[in-house]
Amino acid sequence: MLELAAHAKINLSLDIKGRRADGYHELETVMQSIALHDRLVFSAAADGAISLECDSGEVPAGPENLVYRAALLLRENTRCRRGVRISLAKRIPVAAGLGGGSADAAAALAGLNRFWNLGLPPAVLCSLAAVLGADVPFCLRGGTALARGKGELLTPLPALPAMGVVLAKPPFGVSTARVYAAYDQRPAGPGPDTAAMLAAIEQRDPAAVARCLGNVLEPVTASLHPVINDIRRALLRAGAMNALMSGSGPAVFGLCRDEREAGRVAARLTDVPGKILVTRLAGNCPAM
Ligand SMILES: C[C@@](CO)(OP(=O)(O)O)[C@H](O)COP(=O)(O)OP(=O)(O)OC[C@H]1O[C@@H](n2ccc(N)nc2=O)[C@H](O)[C@@H]1O
Ligand SMILES: Nc1ncnc2c1ncn2[C@@H]1O[C@H](COP(=O)(O)OP(=O)(O)O)[C@@H](O)[C@H]1O
Repeated sequence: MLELAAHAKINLSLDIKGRRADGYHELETVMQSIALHDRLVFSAAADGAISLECDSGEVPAGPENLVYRAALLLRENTRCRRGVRISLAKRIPVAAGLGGGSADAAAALAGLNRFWNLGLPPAVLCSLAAVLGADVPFCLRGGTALARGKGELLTPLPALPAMGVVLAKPPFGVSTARVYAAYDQRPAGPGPDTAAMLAAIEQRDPAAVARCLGNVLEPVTASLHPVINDIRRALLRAGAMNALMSGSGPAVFGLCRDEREAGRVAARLTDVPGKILVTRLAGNCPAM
């Protein structure tokens, strides 16, 4: 039996530099793992079958689940014909901009590489990860990184102090593809200052990191769901150093000095609809 944690991510900054020939968007985004995680348990199957059980009704349980797709992709690309039983405990809100499916897919690749003794090197795992989704290569290693291209060209960055994070997830999800399509239909607003964010991270300066938060997709998703602006303002009123929508949303995060302060901020969010979670920034995933 093997058990792995699959960590969620937030985007500390997200800028779009252009549209690619393949229809995807050229990204420049600073991605950051957080302690909030799903849990995957791998155990032996009597036959060669791959099976998945999940405690959440919000994600597909069968072959469309990214965990299942990761297992199939590994078998297609190796001589392995072994089976596995995977149990997935979902804690990361779904379709929130927190990369939950990507985190699960990365954990499935890394976990099965060990469970099936495949011995695939990190570079091969990373190229398989990119097949499953633009965010999956980042999730293999986690920590703090600058992502370019579709999201798969990664530059590791120094680890930040474990700042506290308040997550506010409104009671609906959004489709990432729909948000990128809406972005294409409106004049782009000003992007974040990525260079200033990178300097703040190099200096390991929490106040400067908080000041430099920015996401060019935030006004796009907020135009579809204005409550996102209300939530960001509520986080600031409640005492967060700064607040921003993560990825394509709709989850909004507030950064705080530490996790205890994040707990105090969360307790003041009495009127915010949806789910409120308290967590902290996290480092690299040692299991991967
Ligand atoms: C916006 C971001 C920011 O980290 O995260 P989420 O909000 O999804 O968590 C990512 O770019 C999402 O990455 P991920 O969710 O893995 O994307 P994929 O499954 O590969 O693609 C979903 C859809 O998003 C669009 N897409 C994705 C990445 C990219 N660089 N350009 C795009 O245009 C495409 O329309 C694609 O069909
Ligand atoms: N293991 C999984 N966990 C979450 N979502 C999954 C999973 N497998 C497939 N999906 C699908 O991926 C979509 C995106 O979910 P998720 O990764 O949570 O959001 P986001 O892309 O906003 O970070 C959902 O619509 C969901 O049905």
